[in-house]
Amino acid sequence: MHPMLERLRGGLIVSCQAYPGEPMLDPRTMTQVAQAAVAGGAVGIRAKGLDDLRTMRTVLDVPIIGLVKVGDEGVYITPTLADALAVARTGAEIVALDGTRRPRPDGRTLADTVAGIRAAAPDVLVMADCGSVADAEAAQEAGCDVLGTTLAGYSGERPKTQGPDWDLIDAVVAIADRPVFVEGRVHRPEQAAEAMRRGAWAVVVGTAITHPTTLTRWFDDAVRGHHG
Ligand SMILES: CC(=O)N[C@H](C=O)[C@@H](O)[C@H](O)[C@H](O)COP(=O)(O)O
Repeated sequence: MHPMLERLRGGLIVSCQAYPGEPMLDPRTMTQVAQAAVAGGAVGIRAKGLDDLRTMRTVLDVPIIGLVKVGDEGVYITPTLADALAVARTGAEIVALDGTRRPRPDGRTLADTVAGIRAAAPDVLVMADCGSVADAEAAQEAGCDVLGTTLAGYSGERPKTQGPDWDLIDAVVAIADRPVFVEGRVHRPEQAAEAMRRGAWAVVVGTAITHPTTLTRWFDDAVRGHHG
């Protein structure tokens, strides 16, 4: 197994992302959030945007899973080979990209994209953000190093479950012959523990650690007696 993946094994990866128009969308802010997560035990950081990734690289020693988002529908997570190579150039150890079977904006298949990354950035690993077990099978076939459950509930193939999509997680773990990162709506520590029991290599948590506006809404809804 790749030594960097060994470093991540059994650990928590924290996704530190702010979205367009949000006050925390600032490389220095997101880097501080990432540093705070590492201080709490995060073995890796997942982050978005070339500026954030470059700034984080200057101060973080833990592996970084990098991505860019282009738009917010269809294939938007590191959609093209050019995007993947730009992420790789920031020094991220892992490039996360859309791992669905949907057509990609540059017309390349996932396998072509992986081959292009291998050719230009041979040291970088590839995480496929999948939305179904068929995606995970195809991503494995395409040579991706890590299978993520990131897009379960967002690509149209699976319902958006309230918490993690346990049925999908079990199915992906069952077919995988490589690390599975459980990501997506892991909102509580018990769910992260459950993901590990079900065979995750690592668990990625974003919103529940690093998105204060959503966290505030959860509490605000509770205080006001809404069901949100
Ligand atoms: C679907 C999509 O675009 N997911 C993104 C992928 O990078 C992020 O917006 C999520 O915050 C991340 O996956 C972590 O998940 P959660 O925030 O649920 O813990």
